[in-house]
Amino acid sequence: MEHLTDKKLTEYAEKHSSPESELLAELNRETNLKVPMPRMLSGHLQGRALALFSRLLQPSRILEIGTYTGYSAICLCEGLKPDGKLITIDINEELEDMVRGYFGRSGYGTRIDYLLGNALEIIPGLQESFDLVFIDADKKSYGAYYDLVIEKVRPGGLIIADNVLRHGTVVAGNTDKETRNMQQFNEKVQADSRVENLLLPIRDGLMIARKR
Ligand SMILES: C[S@@+](CC[C@H](N)C(=O)[O-])C[C@H]1O[C@@H](n2cnc3c(N)ncnc32)[C@H](O)[C@@H]1O
Repeated sequence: MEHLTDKKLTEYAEKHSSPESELLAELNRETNLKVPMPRMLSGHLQGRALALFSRLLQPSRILEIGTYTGYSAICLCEGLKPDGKLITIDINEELEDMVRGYFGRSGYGTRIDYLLGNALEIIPGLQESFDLVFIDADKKSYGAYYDLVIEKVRPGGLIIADNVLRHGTVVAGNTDKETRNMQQFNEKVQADSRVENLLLPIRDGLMIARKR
């Protein structure tokens, strides 16, 4: 199963949601044409959801773990306060030129800190408090990312984690390590009294945790 939502329903939902900007549509196309594993890109519907969360929250500081080609970063920037900043981290240096090009053209270039390296090593050194964190890198480290960021999120701030339904394997009886890891992540958030949370079954599943 590629995505949880039926293809026709997704198309209908996209048709009845605000369109992607021309730049995001171009980035989506270029990623699909030229970059390995394009299904990692958030895409139209999830991108609009991330942009809406960000606009509602009006964050000053956003942390994104897993830049890939920069699609979700640009969506999240839509809600940034005028003097706000987004830090995005990725371990893959091969996409740097493409990503920096799109960040520059998005108009948010000067407000994005694009850090290349292992997020597990970079995050402990970030001396910031965040209003919004988007976890979307290697799935095995979700629990570790959550532990690294939870104390850096201000009360009322959001942690959003992508792919928490793993194409439905979390309920299909799969016993592979990846599925077990994600189940443990979801159980960890569910048991954490520091947050109120919603598992939203959009695309591959977004876990949304609001710090109390
Ligand atoms: C699913 S993609 C991100 C998609 C992007 N957020 C979007 O929605 O368009 C995951 C990214 O995480 C990066 N990644 C994997 N392990 C990482 C690590 N330890 N530290 C930083 N980035 C990592 C990968 O290189 C990949 O680009």
